[in-house]
Amino acid sequence: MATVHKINEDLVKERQKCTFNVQELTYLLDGGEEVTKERREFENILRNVKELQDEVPEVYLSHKERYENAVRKTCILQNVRNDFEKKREVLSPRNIFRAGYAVIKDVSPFFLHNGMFVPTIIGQGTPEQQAEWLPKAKAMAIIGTYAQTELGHGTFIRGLETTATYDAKTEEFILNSPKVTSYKWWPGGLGTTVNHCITVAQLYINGKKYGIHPFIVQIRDLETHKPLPGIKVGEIGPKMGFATANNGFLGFQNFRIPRKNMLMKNAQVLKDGTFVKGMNEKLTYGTMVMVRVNIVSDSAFHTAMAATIAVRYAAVRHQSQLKAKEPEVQIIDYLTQQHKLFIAIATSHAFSNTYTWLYQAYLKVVEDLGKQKQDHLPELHALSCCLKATSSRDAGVIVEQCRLACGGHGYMASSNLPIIYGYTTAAITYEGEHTVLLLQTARYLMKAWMSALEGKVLAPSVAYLVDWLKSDKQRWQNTPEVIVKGFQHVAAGKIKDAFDAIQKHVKAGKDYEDAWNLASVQLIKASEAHSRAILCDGYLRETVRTSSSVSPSLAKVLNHLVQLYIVYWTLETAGDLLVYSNIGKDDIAVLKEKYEELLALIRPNAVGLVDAFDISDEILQSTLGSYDGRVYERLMEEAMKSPLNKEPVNQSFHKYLKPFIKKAKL
Ligand SMILES: CCCCC/C=C\C/C=C\C/C=C\C/C=C\C/C=C/C(=O)SCCNC(=O)CCNC(=O)[C@H](O)C(C)(C)COP(=O)(O)OP(=O)(O)OC[C@H]1O[C@@H](n2cnc3c(N)ncnc32)[C@H](O)[C@@H]1OP(=O)(O)O
Ligand SMILES: Cc1cc2nc3c(=O)[nH]c(=O)nc-3n(C[C@H](O)[C@H](O)[C@H](O)COP(=O)(O)OP(=O)(O)OC[C@H]3O[C@@H](n4cnc5c(N)ncnc54)[C@H](O)[C@@H]3O)c2cc1C
Repeated sequence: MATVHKINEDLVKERQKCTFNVQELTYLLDGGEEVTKERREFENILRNVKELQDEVPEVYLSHKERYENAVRKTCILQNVRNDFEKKREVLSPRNIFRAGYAVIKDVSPFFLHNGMFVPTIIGQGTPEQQAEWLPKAKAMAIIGTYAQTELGHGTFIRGLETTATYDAKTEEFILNSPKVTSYKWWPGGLGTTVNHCITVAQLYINGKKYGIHPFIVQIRDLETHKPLPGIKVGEIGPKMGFATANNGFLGFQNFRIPRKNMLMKNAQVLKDGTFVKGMNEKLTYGTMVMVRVNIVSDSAFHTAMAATIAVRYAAVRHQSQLKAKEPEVQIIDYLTQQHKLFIAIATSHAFSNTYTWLYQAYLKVVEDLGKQKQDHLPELHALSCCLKATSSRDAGVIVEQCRLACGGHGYMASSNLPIIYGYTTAAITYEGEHTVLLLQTARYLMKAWMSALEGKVLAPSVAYLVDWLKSDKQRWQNTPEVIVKGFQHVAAGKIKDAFDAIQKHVKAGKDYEDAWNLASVQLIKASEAHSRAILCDGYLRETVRTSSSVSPSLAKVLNHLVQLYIVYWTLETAGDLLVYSNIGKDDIAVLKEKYEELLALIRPNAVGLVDAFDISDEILQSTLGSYDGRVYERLMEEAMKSPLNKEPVNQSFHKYLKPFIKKAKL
């Protein structure tokens, strides 16, 4: 039986101070009591699977052992999940995603199967293609990934070099990787795990190029797992993080696949080689839109993990004296520490709230597309790009800030902050590089600005541009609603400036494309300001909406958090607000005080707030962040697991050190 340890006294006291019902907030964050119960039940089952307990911490395994262990455990996880789903409902994607952390610690080599392979079959396949591949993929009789990026191109996907040439005689596509730069590079699980992949390739029919399209390709034998003839596949090697994601490379040499393997929900190639254009060629990019939306939720979760670790640690850790002769204080009582940590909690809430409405917007567009309507697609694309970019970037900054807030111990692998950071920072690049996605949104914003000038009706997320043109700046008040308007004014002002800068360069004789490049620093700033306005506006609206359906004590805390988020960003971007809104220097002084008041109001609830994220110790995997707060004991226990502590004298002493010292003495 597992030993039950006493909970750290500081944490006990912190929990007693909490002014709201932690469970109520957990239900709210999960999306309902039922979802929480389902999640806890599943996590509890996993907790009791003996084979999932690591004898040696993963960090001490070799690259190969670590991968093999991850495959072993993912297979067990999948079996446990199948058994669970046979008896009960299908687990929600968010719950299975969270539980995965309890098992794999890092990124699963099967991640892209559920994250992108299955969704691409659903999003890009015809009903017949779905009928053929979905049952097998869902049952994991076939395992796949999403192979788009190549050595030479990740961002500019129209420039991909893998070719799929149609042969009408045999009704097949012939896949080729003509150059080293055309090799697929990065797809998760591709290295040595998957047997199928979605390959994005340039379509050629009778020598004519028809752009990039997705093809479903079997790359390994289902029995032997050997690469099929014509396939060159392998793993790309160690990275900054993603240690067990098994990212791979892939090349084709005259590799034939049947015509039916081109996913043809959008464009089609008929038997005789006739190309039938789809409603919109950008629908081929649909999986990326979905994953970008999901990354907002991932960012919320990673921020919540880091906040949980750092806040609990800050409550347990005592260091230095505030006043002479008094005991050393809990570091959470330093205002600078609260400044580092409470924004982490609020940011996670901001992203969760944003994900809730963004996901609904995504579902609406998918539904519309089913009816051949695509009016809202450009707005969704613009929103998903800037919100993915901003949420992943903010999450990266916050996770690092939480690590720094844990001092030296935050640098220990056993704090788990390095792995969380490795994951979070990767998300800034994958699924559309940060700057590139901000520029996609900027493209939309420039068009929106033009429409606003022409007096047209704008989509809801940019409607503030019309208000700004009509009313100019309203009287400033230090209320969340007016501050959000202030953020919209900053965004509108920056959008106008970027637009004017482009026009100025064009008037000076530059091509539009060169003018765009010359204005691109201003364009990304406009896009960032738009993201912040959207995040603050959405977070405030959602908080107001939910506040009426929760207990008054919880509503109060939620209100403190949203205010903290808004005031934090006001102070961070005070310069912009002074330029573009009616805020005055005196208002900034008032808001500085307000910010300090909010830190004080949140302080007694800090531990309760992170407890409400309900991230189990198995998922957190952190010596610093466990529920019981046994920080020092756990650090020591983990250190004792180092293989270097298994023998009193390491062999290197006899082999190298002893002769070296002897020589040095002479
Ligand atoms: C809560 C649930 C949790 C569940 C958990 C489950 C899963 C976990 C979730 C996520 C984790 C998943 C994976 C984890 C780990 C790693 C996976 C990583 C995978 C990858 O990285 S896959 C590869 C991703 N690659 C990219 O993102 C490439 C980026 N590049 C592009 O997207 C494009 O090339 C470009 C930059 C947009 C440019 O394209 P281009 O064709 O040149 O277009 P433009 O000329 O710039 O624009 C033309 C026109 O088209 C519009 N446009 C562009 N893209 C889209 C789109 N996607 N949809 C709609 N419209 C689009 C653009 O706006 C232009 O419009 P105009 O009107 O202005 O002409
Ligand atoms: C951990 C991880 C997992 C991944 N998993 C997958 C996967 O499963 N499947 C898959 O297909 N891919 C995957 N990728 C690849 C990923 O999608 C690409 O790396 C990403 O889209 C960026 O493309 P790139 O590497 O070509 O960067 P580049 O485009 O070469 O970027 C380099 C620099 O150039 C700048 N730049 C490029 N174009 C422009 C422009 N138009 N304007 C201004 N600046 C520009 C960028 O801002 C950046 O600073 C993964 C990547 C990582 C890191």
